[in-house]
Formats: sequence, structure tokens, C-alpha cells
Amino acid sequence: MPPAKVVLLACGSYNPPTNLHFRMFEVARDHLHRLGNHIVVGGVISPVHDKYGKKELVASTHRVKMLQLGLETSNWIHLSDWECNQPGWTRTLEVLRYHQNQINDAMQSSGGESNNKRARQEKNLPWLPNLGTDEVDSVNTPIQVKLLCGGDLLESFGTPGLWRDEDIKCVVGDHGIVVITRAGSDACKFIYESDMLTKYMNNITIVTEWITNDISSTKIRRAFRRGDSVKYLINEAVEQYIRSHGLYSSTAKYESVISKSDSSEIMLSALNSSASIPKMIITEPDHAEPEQRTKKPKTNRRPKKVSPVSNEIEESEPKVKIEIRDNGTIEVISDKETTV
Ligand SMILES: Nc1ncnc2c1ncn2[C@@H]1O[C@H](COP(=O)(O)OP(=O)(O)OP(=O)(O)O)[C@@H](O)[C@H]1O
Ligand SMILES: NC(=O)c1ccc[n+]([C@@H]2O[C@H](COP(=O)(O)O)[C@@H](O)[C@H]2O)c1
Repeated sequence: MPPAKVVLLACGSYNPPTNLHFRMFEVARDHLHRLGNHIVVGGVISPVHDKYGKKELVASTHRVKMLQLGLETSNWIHLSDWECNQPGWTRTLEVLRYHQNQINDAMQSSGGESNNKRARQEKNLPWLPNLGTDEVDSVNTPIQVKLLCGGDLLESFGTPGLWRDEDIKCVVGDHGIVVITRAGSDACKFIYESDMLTKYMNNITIVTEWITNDISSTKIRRAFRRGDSVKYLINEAVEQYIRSHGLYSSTAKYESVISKSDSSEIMLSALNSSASIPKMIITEPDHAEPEQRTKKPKTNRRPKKVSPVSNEIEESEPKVKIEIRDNGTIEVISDKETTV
């Protein structure tokens, strides 16, 4: 079997981007190439929309600029600002599908895989500028966009009300996930405890990061606030940018475009909206029914703030409370079990 061509797409806040955000891609690419059944033809970072409303989230104009600076030294990871240029927060499945469809369109409109290289070069996408290269031509297989994430993001699938079951099924079943292990999360155990993830296990690649380093954006923001050094933890140009714009300092004002309770309602209405998602052109989803998960995720952190539930949610929907915690994570508490 010829190796599958893969684009790794990582969603997140990048508030600010740390060395580990970029390193995730390197670790994942090495691993996939070593397995021998994938060729990674590109890496894409998609920063989340301002209306995601996470605590201390600075404007996407800053986060995009910091990512551009951090990526200057990479020749294969690129920024896609599509998500943050949308009118509101976009579910991750939609983000994956948009990028998959763009690639499929570009490949198809340039006459397929094996001919018309120049036409394909003209179709190069800003976040995938190597469509017309020999590397991409080397095998005649479609390009698959996979979600690249840390173990904590995988575990967020188990937060009641945060992800739609059918989204998880399509993210894992249609696209596939590459998960980098992270301190504090246990991806293998999480998959074992989920019937649905176990079912799609052949599309989940767990990559153990042996050179462990638990940098997080939260810790970097804390260091800035306290005036501590962040040298060797984030890119120097990114550090310079943060200092020159006075981001994350103890006096920094977070000009949130929306209030926290608005952000909860925006996420909820996006999750409950019946608006159809553009379908991928190549792969059709497997419509197997989600299976029941038997265990609620454990949490021992106390909520800081509770926002009212939007009235627009129907009676039959789970009652959901959104809480924004001290460390900036958004926690959604539902009165129903998740079906991951
Ligand atoms: N140290 C790390 N190891 C593995 N994955 C990481 C690491 N840091 C971030 N990631 C992953 O990068 C993606 C984007 O993460 P995000 O922007 O939320 O960063 P974060 O450091 O977790 O942020 P915060 O501390 O603000 O919650 C997620 O998939 C996350 O799991
Ligand atoms: N239902 C969904 O599609 C869903 C839910 C929660 C978070 N997400 C995404 O996961 C990422 C999480 O980022 P943070 O770890 O910074 O919160 C963001 O890109 C966010 O958009 C997607």
C-alpha cells in the first residue's frame, strides 16, 4: 500500500504560542514517517476565533502575528487565519472540513494528482504552499487533513456538552487524530474508556513525547505577569512582540470583544445550531450510531463563575452550565452523560 499523504492541522488558542506548540508538529511528523505509512506534506495552525472567549484571550490580530513570527523558522508549518476571520466561533469539525475541501478543490481543479503540475502550483494555498512539489507528487494518494492535538484536547471530548457526538465521530472517523502525550492526561486510558474512540482506534495515532516539557500558554502568561524570564520557552521574536505590545503584563487590559457569558452562549448556540456543515468531497462519514460512555469525567476543580444557560436550548437538550475557571479553561457541566 502506498503511504497516505497527510496534512496535520492543530486548533487552539495560541495565547501566546509556545515552543511546544511548534514542537508538537515535529514530534508528530517524525513519528508518522518512522511508521512508514504516512507522508506529512504540511502542517497548519488554526488559531481560534476571539469569540471563543477564553479567559485572558488576546485579540486574534495579536495571536496571528505571534504565530507568524514563531513560524518564520519553519519551512513546512503554516498559519491559516480562516477560522479567526469567520463571523463567530467555528466547531473544529467545520475547520477540518473547510481545509480538506480547499485541498480537494485545488487538486481536482488542477487535473488530478499525476499531471498538470504547473496548474497545481497555481492553486497553492497560503497555508499549504507546496501542492505542486515533487514531494506531494511522489505518491498518487489523496491528501488527508488530520487533527493534531495534545492529550488534554483529546480528553476534552469527554466534557459533557462541549463536543457533539457526531462531530467526534467524524473528526476521528473521517479525518483521524494524531495525539501528542502531555503531562496530566492519559490518552491511551481515555481511548480505552470510550467505546466510540476504541471503535475508531485505527485512525488515532498516539505519539509519546519522551522529551517531556510541560510548557503551557497559561504558565507563560503567568511568567509575564510576574516579570519572570520566558527565555528558551517561547520564540524570541514572539517574546519581543509581547513586550512591545504590553501583552500579558500585570497591567495588561484584556479587551474582550464579548463578555464571558456571551461567549458561553455563542459556543452553545454554535453547538446546538442545525446549520449544515460543508461535506468533505472525498471521504464519506461512517454513520454508525454513537455508543454510550459509562463514566463521567472526574473533576476536582471548583468552578469560579457560572453563566446562565441560554433559553434557546430545547427542553429535550441536556441542561448545560458553562464555567470559566481560574486557569482559563472552559468547563461545560451537563445533567446528562456524554456519549463519547
Ligand atoms: N506541552 C504540550 N504538550 C503537548 N501538547 C500541547 C502542549 N502545549 C499545548 N499543546 C497542545 O496544543 C494545542 C493548542 O493548545 P492551547 O493553545 O490551548 O495551549 P495551552 O498551552 O494548552 O493553553 P492554555 O494554557 O492557555 O490552556 C492543544 O492541542 C494542546 O493540547
Ligand atoms: N465542539 C467543538 O468543536 C469544540 C469544543 C471545544 C473546543 N474546541 C476547539 O478546541 C480548541 C481548544 O483550545 P484551548 O485548549 O485553547 O481551549 C479550540 O480550537 C476550540 O475551538 C472545539
